[in-house]
Amino acid sequence: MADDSTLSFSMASVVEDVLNRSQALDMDSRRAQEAAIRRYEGAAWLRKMVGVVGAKDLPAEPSEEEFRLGLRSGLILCNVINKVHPGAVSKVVESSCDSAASPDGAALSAYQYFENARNFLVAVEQMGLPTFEASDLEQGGKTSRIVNCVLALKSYSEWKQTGGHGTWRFGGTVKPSTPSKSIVRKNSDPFSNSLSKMNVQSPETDNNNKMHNSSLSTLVRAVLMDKKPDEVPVLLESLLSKVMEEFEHRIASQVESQKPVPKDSPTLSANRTFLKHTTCDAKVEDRNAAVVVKEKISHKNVVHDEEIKRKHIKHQMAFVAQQEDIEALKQTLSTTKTGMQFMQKKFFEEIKNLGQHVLGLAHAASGYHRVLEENRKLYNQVQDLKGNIRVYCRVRPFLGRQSNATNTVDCIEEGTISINTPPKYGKGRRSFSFNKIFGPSATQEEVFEDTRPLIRSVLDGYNVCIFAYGQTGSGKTHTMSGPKDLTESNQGVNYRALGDLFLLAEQRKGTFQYDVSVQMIEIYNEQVRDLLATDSLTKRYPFFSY
Ligand SMILES: Nc1ncnc2c1ncn2[C@@H]1O[C@H](COP(=O)(O)OP(=O)(O)OP(=O)(O)O)[C@@H](O)[C@H]1O
Repeated sequence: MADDSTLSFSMASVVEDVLNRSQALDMDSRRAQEAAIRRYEGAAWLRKMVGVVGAKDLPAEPSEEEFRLGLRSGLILCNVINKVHPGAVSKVVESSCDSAASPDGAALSAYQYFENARNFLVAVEQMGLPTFEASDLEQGGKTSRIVNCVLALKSYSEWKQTGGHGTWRFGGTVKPSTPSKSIVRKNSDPFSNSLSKMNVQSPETDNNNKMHNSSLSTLVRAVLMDKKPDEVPVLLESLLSKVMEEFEHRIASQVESQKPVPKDSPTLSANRTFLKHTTCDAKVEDRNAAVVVKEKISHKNVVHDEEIKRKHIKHQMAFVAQQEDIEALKQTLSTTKTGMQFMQKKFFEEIKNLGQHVLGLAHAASGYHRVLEENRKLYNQVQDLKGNIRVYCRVRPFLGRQSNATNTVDCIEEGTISINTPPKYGKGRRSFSFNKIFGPSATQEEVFEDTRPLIRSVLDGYNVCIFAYGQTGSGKTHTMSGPKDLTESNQGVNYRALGDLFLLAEQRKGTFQYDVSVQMIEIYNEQVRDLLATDSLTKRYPFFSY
């Protein structure tokens, strides 16, 4: 971007804006002021013409309302025109009472007002002076036409007093003739110099600037028109300060709108453009004011640059802090990674060790099973060596009522029992051999000890059969089941065998699973009976034969 386009305004445009604003602001008050001056001038002339007493209702500096009410009766107007042009109003209706009682002239009737006003207006019209409507005296807001008429009459009077040479002509709006209202300036006046400077065409100034300067001159003249010479410096000072404020405001807002500013473009360009424009406009403006503006702007630029530097440093610090945080996070991540890798390694090692341990255990288990199998085989071989069929003999003791009976057992040795034969079968002694002989004093526990190994063989898969044989009352039921009053100590082989069976099955449940079933039958008188059957039909086995 060119430097010239960076600042979209010039000093001339700022001055023009301020002047326009100032002129617009002053316009209404100036109009009001001008109207008041004209009114005062008219009132002063009327008072002079009719005398203070005659114009007692008309103040020296009347407001619009006071001016209208003072002239409302038409008396002052008629008397004045008669003085200027004697006989202009032949009949003037005077007030019959003291008008002081009614300051606004209300004592006069509407007809009387109309008579005086009409006569005055007719006379004025005949003299070729500007007139007004009779209603202007009745309504507010139309005072300017009355004032105009009075000032025209005054002008006519002055023309007449000066000799009345030629034809008197009224030139429209009468400018106040007060000397202070006309401004005559010398070429040495600083403001005139300033204006002439503004009109000098710089070779660098483009067409717009020409137009600006031209309109500036017009504006300045318009603003300073009707100003007293002693008011000009104050006004200029006020305008210059406004120009400076406006200029600073525009520079600041433009700089603000160009944020963020890269190092060497907008701000520096703006400064350069500003300097260019300032140089250009400085030819128009007062040099001292330009220097002050320059200093202020450069001060602002310095402050702005410092602000940017501070922000830059702040951002850099934040950036460095974030980089440090990232580094710390990276470090933590790396440490965590290393930790994870170490844990993973450890985990795999432990898994490996555990696998080896399990392998060892499996190996030991297989060894154990091998040993167990070996043990089982050896155990059962021992059982075989003991004999697949073993026959034990148990001698029942005498029961209570048999205590005096003769004992036929002569002696009992390890596997032999000697029986004394009764005399009728020939006196003598007979011996019988068994695997083992239990005497009358043998307990249930001792009897079962020899049977216990066979129970283990059952769980190893061998078939075992244990049965008791003997005559009635010899003690088969007692040995196999136990007495009627059954206790733990007098339990027979069946209970003890089943106890061992379930105990061993429980011990081996991790290795083997056993199914246990029971069948109980009775064979008596060649009759087989199922002792666990619940119905009578299946209780017997009618076709059973052996
Ligand atoms: N070793 C023993 N010690 C003490 N009493 C016994 C012994 N053996 C048997 N008896 C008693 O002898 C009686 C008869 O025994 P048991 O009923 O066992 O004979 P059994 O052979 O079963 O008879 P059966 O064939 O008629 O059924 C019972 O009262 C029993 O308690």
